[in-house]
Amino acid sequence: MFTTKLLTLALVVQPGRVLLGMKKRGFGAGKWNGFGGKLQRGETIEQAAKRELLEESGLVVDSMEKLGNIKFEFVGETEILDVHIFRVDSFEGQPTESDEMRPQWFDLDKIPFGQMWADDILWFPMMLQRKKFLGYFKFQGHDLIVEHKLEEVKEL
Ligand SMILES: Cc1cc(-c2ccco2)c2oc(N)nc2c1
Repeated sequence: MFTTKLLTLALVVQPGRVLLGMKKRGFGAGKWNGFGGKLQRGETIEQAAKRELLEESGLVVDSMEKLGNIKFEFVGETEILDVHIFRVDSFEGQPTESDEMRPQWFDLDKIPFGQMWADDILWFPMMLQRKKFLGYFKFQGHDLIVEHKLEEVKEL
């Protein structure tokens, strides 16, 4: 019997660079990632994505597009993480460190995939090309992918 937890992930992209945050505590601590987290009661996924980006980076979304959905499973665990991935191309504000995240811009040829979740190197190119994608990744621990599927789709 699997349960599902909805999560958001927002990647802020400007010409030639992407904003990532170093997760300072909790799940995924020590990895660079986009900004996101859990939905609050009564929130849509889009509302949660915008709230989490604001809370974690200080940025207010002007335009955002849903590009991906990846389901993550961990060997030996019964909770599926259902992560909805957004690309943010216009925003207000300056990236600001929060309790959760230390933001930093990375040139697209210097994305630190070695310090990110192992799935990212596979779907980042699709996100950067604005391709829509669906994925499934099974992890053993937090660093080893034991099974995965990833496909471009026309509609999410
Ligand atoms: C298992 C897993 C979880 C997340 C996550 C947590 C909160 C939002 O996303 C990931 O994010 C990335 N890039 N790979 C990820 C793998």
